Amino acid sequence: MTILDQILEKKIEEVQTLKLAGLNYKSSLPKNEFSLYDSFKHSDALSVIAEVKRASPSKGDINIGMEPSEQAKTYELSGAGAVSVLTDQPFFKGSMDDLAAVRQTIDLPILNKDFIIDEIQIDRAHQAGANVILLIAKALDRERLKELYQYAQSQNLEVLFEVHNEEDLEDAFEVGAKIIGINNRDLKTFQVNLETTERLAKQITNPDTLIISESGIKTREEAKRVAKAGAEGILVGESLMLSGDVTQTLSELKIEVPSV
Ligand SMILES: O=P(O)(O)OC[C@@H](O)[C@@H](O)c1c[nH]c2ccccc12
Repeated sequence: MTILDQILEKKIEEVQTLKLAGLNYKSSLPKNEFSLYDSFKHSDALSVIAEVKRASPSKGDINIGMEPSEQAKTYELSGAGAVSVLTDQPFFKGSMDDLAAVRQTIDLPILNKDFIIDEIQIDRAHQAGANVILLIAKALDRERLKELYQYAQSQNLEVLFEVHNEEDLEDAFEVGAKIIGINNRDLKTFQVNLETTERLAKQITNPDTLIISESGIKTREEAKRVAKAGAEGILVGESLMLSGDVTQTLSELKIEVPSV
């Protein structure tokens, strides 16, 4: 059983519990006025989605004691275009409280990074103040991906549709995804390879699609490499969570996008 299978098995339990308990997140801030798509499409530098990530199954504890709202504020002040909050508890040690706290602190689009398999998680993301949700092609079949994509849209949430290979990309096209995240990390083996972005970005020919390169990006050279491949945004967790100087690290990653 792969780690993704294990995570999804736990998610099914979590969703059952959630349905029994009901939702109780109330964000006091206005939502839905932040569009990650619009802000990234209008930027002429490579935009960064900076991630609040305490731990991961591949790395163990990364920065377990940080204060999510402080971390997110630093991201905002350092020029991040959006903030991602990992809310999975069993494998990433995050929570929806982390996301709700971040919502109170920043005025940027917030991505709820979780393994979404059911509408109730989308409602929860909405209530907690997220603007964008993640849908992972590998996690569900095409029909279900389509349903959840449409449900998120009906709730005025944007969707980052995550792909890792050609088959996933077909799903993205079928679903009509406007924002495609190319994950350089294989969720089954944890191997990271930036060539994934180079290979898949080439196959996305619609200029309206926003391409985000995800995972394993640590240096300016790497950011340049994925930008050259066609990414207009990058999703960065670990290197920012471990950085002693977030402002410096972010400014190194925000490079001019080469004109194509
Ligand atoms: O910490 P990194 O290597 O910079 O990666 C960030 C982000 O891409 C990664 O956390 C991620 C991408 N897709 C996911 C799906 C689930 C959980 C986590 C992820």
